Amino acid sequence: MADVSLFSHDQIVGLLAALPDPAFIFTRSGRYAALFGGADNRYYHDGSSLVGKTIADVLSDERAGWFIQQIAIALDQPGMHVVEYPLSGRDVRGLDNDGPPDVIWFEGRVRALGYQVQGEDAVLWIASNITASKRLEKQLRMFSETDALTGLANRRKLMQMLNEHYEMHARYGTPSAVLIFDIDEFKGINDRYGHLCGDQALQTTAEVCRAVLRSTDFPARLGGDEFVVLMPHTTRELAQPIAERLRLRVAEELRLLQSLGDGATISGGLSEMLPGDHSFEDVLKRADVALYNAKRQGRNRIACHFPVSLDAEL
Ligand SMILES: Nc1nc2c(ncn2[C@@H]2O[C@H](COP(=O)(O)OP(=O)(O)OP(=O)(O)O)[C@@H](O)[C@H]2O)c(=O)[nH]1
Repeated sequence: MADVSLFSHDQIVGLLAALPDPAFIFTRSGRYAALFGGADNRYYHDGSSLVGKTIADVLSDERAGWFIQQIAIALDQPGMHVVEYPLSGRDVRGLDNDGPPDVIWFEGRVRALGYQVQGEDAVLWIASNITASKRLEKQLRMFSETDALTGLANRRKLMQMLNEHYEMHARYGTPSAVLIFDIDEFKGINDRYGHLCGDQALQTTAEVCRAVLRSTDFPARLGGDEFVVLMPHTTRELAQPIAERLRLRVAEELRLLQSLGDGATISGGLSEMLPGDHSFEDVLKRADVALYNAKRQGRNRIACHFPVSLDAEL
């Protein structure tokens, strides 16, 4: 604890004003009773014009309601209440145009004061700009979920998505189709034309997925030359023509690649989530069996694996 007797009243006022992060005093009803600090205008707008107003005066009803709720939580619990929230200068009525132009992510550290201010319970709310770490967090998440070569989702993200859609299927019976496909004789392509041409074939395949599939479909690179397309809300009847169109378009684009000689084709295995499946792995296994059958039947085709009682391998 600082020995405040070393400083004059004016010096303490000056020190509080120089604090880089803004420290608001909010009353329970949402009044901006006071503001200390917030001197770093690289990160903050000057909020001094807010003092005397209420949160409801400056924010939308929904936002204001959220702030009042957080103040109540902090007042009703001991210690620090920590929250994260986005806010832009435009969200707050009455701020000038200085300060950062974009949305700012804040970490709010909120604590009950233990005494009343202007006749009400009050909290200290320190708002720290965490936009840079939020941005980094988003970037890291993106890297951890993306396949570097093709830009498609990677295996980790695919498994997460398959699991989410399996849960939807198990709970609500929502249909989801799953296609596994790979490039035929890809090892030969690498051997004949080189690894870089192989990479180019994988990238082209990914581009076709992005171009041909609906935005709600979810293509991913499983690894090597294997791709998976999750088609949510898609029955097998709808999935078959989509898979077929993808097969034709990939072959067409790979033929157009000068570097691959006569081009290359793909083989795929298609299945769908079914009642009785215990996890998303069941549908992946069926699609994989179908892919194996497509290879056995001569490649450059899509095979389907649905249960025997329906219309097994087509
Ligand atoms: N260029 C390139 N090749 C890769 C990459 N990852 C895996 N591979 C190669 O992909 C090939 C996959 O071949 P296989 O799975 O054996 O099958 P295939 O030759 O496609 O034969 P079929 O699937 O039976 O038609 C292997 O030779 C791997 O070395 C990659 O990122 N880039």
